[in-house]
Amino acid sequence: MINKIVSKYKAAFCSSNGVHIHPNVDNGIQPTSDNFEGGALKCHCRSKIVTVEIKGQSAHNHVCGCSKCWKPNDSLFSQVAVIPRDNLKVTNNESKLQVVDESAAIKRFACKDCGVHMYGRIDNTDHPFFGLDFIHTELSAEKGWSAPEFAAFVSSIIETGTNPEDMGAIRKQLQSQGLEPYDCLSPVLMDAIATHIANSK
Ligand SMILES: N[C@@H](CCC(=O)N[C@@H](CS)C(=O)NCC(=O)O)C(=O)O
Ligand SMILES: [Zn+2]
Ligand SMILES: [Zn+2]
Repeated sequence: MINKIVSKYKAAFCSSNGVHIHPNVDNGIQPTSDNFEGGALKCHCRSKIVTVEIKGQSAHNHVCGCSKCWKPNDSLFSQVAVIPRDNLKVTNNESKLQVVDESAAIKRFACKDCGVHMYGRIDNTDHPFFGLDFIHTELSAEKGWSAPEFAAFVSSIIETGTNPEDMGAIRKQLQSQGLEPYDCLSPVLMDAIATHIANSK
């Protein structure tokens, strides 16, 4: 835990071009391709690679600052999108997957060797996002996945070690990269959740 916090502080202070948001943001957000057909997500192992095939395009891609989503290297944010759960199939080495936290609403299936989260699934049929799986499209070599649209759970990066004094600069950096920062989800998704709750009453 201490090491994690120290590396987040370094991430915040060492880069002359600002902080490391996420490689797919820092290196320039790549555009979404029309008619994109999907691809294969691969874990970071050198052998016995876990492979997950996704049919079709992802949606609602965003960066997430929460402590539960998988973040590459010294990134402050995860990048996460959704797909219909029927469009996801584990095609190799499924036996290496284990659930990170059984009590979480989103069960995140991680490779037990490299730690990469391969997908997140919701079992509760009453959950507003039931039917959608959560994926990190950067795990695929294919280009053209839906681009990140906003930044979620931004204040949560403080919980894993970011200095609160850096938050103004980090929010500005996100905005300059076209990612509006929110401390929960975007208004569109918050409205979808509230609508689901209203309709189920
Ligand atoms: N501040 C908390 C926020 C956690 C959180 O609520 N994460 C959101 C965005 S991924 C969520 O929907 N979590 C549900 C879950 O993890 O099952 C943290 O950083 O751990
Ligand atoms: Zn692995
Ligand atoms: Zn998250």
